[in-house]
Amino acid sequence: MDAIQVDGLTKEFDTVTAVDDLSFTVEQGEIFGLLGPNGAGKSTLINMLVTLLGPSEGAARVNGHDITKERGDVRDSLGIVFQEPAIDEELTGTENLAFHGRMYGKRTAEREERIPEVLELVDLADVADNKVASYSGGMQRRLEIGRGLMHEPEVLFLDEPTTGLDARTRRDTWEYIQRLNEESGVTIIITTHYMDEADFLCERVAIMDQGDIVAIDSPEGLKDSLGGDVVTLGLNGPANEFVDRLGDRPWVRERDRTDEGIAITLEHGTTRIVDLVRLADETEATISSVDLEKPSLENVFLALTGSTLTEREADEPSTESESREESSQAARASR
Ligand SMILES: Nc1ncnc2c1ncn2[C@@H]1O[C@H](COP(=O)(O)OP(=O)(O)OP(=O)(O)O)[C@@H](O)[C@H]1O
Repeated sequence: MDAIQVDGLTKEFDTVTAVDDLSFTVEQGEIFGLLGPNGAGKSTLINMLVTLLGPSEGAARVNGHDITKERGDVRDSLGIVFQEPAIDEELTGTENLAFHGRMYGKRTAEREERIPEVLELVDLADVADNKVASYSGGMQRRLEIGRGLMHEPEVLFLDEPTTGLDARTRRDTWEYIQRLNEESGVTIIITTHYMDEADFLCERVAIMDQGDIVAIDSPEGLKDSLGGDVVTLGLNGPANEFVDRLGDRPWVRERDRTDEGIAITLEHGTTRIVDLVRLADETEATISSVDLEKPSLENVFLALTGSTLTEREADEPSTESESREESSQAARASR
């Protein structure tokens, strides 16, 4: 049985189709990523799967339970870690987990058995009796994850798990999430707008844009689908002729104008740089910088949607913050 089965799931708000007829599955034990800019529809999709929002159309099952007809079973079988902190800094790690265990109706004996297991899982056994206020950002995030694991869910949803953490702690958190997945076998669904996070952590990634899944595959598969390296040229001054004539070159697969110049997808990038410089010379374009990279998920996003993820986020209207506030309220109400 798949951990998640989504079939034609749709959510319409007044004027926006936030999630548009999505169908996909997530296998048990997988780390699965939903990658997309703010406003792509990730939170709306997750909120439907965890039964905080009802779909407008379509159906989905989580651990075999229908999200509209068996909401209680769905909720019992999943854990959720939201972006907003849900732990109390004035309590110790143990006390926080005990509080959450009580909320989930666990009896004292069950709690006493489960808390040390969870603390071990999230690597906080040594500091179990210290106040959370004394924990580092990474430790607090691990305790949040532990909280989501208290009732032994089969699926764990992590919403933007490393937002606000420094680079080192983010990396440690990724490694920790992978270890948790290997050791406990829990299926993990992550939402993220960080390309590097999806690339490092996820076995499969669904790239979301404007309510749609535009591609779904392993990070390697997504990058391979571009079939080439990317040379990014900084261009000073007019370069229309350069860009036009690039289109005639058989080895150029894609050209995408960026704010500073152009990103060119091509085979064997290293050997083509000389050709590019020569063409710039002929067309009197001025190259100010040259960068060669193997495809990243950012390039995949650009090729699929015509803009970078950062540009998409800049375009997102301000209703986003309202929707986040609404989702947070729903989340708080459900705790
Ligand atoms: N309650 C709501 N009412 C009206 N529109 C909404 C509501 N919630 C979300 N939307 C809209 O639906 C679209 C998808 O929003 P959603 O929050 O699901 O995106 P997201 O990818 O999760 O972004 P983020 O990463 O910031 O949470 C956006 O255009 C948003 O403005």
